[in-house]
Amino acid sequence: MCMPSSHPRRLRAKDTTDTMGLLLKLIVASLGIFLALYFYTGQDDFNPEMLRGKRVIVTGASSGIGEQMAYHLARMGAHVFITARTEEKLKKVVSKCLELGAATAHYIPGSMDDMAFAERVVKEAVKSMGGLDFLILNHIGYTYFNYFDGNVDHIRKLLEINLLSYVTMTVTALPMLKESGGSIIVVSSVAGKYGSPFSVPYSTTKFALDGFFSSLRQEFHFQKTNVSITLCVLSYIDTDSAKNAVASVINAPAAPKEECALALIKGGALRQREVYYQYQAAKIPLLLRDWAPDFLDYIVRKNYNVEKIDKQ
Ligand SMILES: NC(=O)C1=CN([C@@H]2O[C@H](COP(=O)(O)OP(=O)(O)OC[C@H]3O[C@@H](n4cnc5c(N)ncnc54)[C@H](OP(=O)(O)O)[C@@H]3O)[C@@H](O)[C@H]2O)C=CC1
Ligand SMILES: C[C@H](CCC(=O)O)[C@H]1CC[C@H]2[C@@H]3C(=O)C[C@@H]4C[C@H](O)CC[C@]4(C)[C@H]3CC[C@]12C
Repeated sequence: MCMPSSHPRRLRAKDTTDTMGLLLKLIVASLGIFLALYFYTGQDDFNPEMLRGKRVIVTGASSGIGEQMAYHLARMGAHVFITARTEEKLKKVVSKCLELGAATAHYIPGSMDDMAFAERVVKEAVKSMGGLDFLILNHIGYTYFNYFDGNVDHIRKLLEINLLSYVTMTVTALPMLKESGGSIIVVSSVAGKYGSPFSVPYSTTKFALDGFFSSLRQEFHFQKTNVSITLCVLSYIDTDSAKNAVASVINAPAAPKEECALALIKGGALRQREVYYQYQAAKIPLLLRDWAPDFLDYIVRKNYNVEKIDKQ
């Protein structure tokens, strides 16, 4: 005898209701997480007074984002100590800082491929400002924007400038930063969080920064070291060097360097572990990194006009 079919049908209807319920719960939970993240990251308790009288080193401050950070700090009444290689540019940045209201402003020219120089910058800054509250590590050495050319020496040299000088300055500055309960701001890139074509040597150095500073931060917790580390993850910013390097190849708008510089100072002053600027361009793609890496790679590749590179 055939069983009446109403029972399985009822079961199927129940299954559908359960699945719908689960889906609804998932949607509500995701919305909750999204809103929590949105409001949490939107918090802004920053007050420019936080920087008044603070003693700050900014590297790579003769141009671009570093220069803009120096100007913001000057307006906030900080002591500013800047460095880069080009003395003429540094002189101009220092006089503008004084005009804008810096408590004091000094520079020291030199190249960060020399670790003795990296050490000297910190020592001279501490001598001139009487201590240190913020160490802003921002400089980068010259690199090419093209397919990796196999040059190992270039990677070694770039690691010296973009990574080892950061480590050297951190080691030298740490006693003073411990004394002041200070902060380290490390300027990195989305290219230090996910694979980026045509920037292989550069991207290598930026991933390494994350490894060093994120691990050091963990040790600071164990050691109760009251020094914050803020890793800044930037998308494409409209500095002259970035535009000159990539404008014809990148299909994405560049964000303003002035606003970017302020976001980095705020994040450092608030002792945030990471700053993403611009948030949508730098943070949202990262949500895909661990769960849909091939999709992320595909989206990233879409930003590049690869024919322009091939024709060069
Ligand atoms: N612009 C962008 O799209 C993005 C930038 N970033 C990051 O932001 C930071 C600033 O970049 P941006 O402002 O664009 O770069 P810029 O090229 O404008 O500035 C780089 C600075 O580093 C200095 N510098 C270069 N070589 C050396 C060296 N050998 N020793 C010491 N200083 C050196 C330069 O001055 P001088 O030549 O006088 O030495 C300059 O002051 C970097 O860490 C970069 O990785 C991250 C993502 C995107
Ligand atoms: C256009 C890229 C963002 C699109 C993406 O989703 O991948 C930019 C992300 C990182 C940029 C590079 C960078 O980190 C800074 C370098 C700094 C130099 O001044 C020259 C340019 C950069 C290679 C820069 C180029 C644009 C990005 C790849």
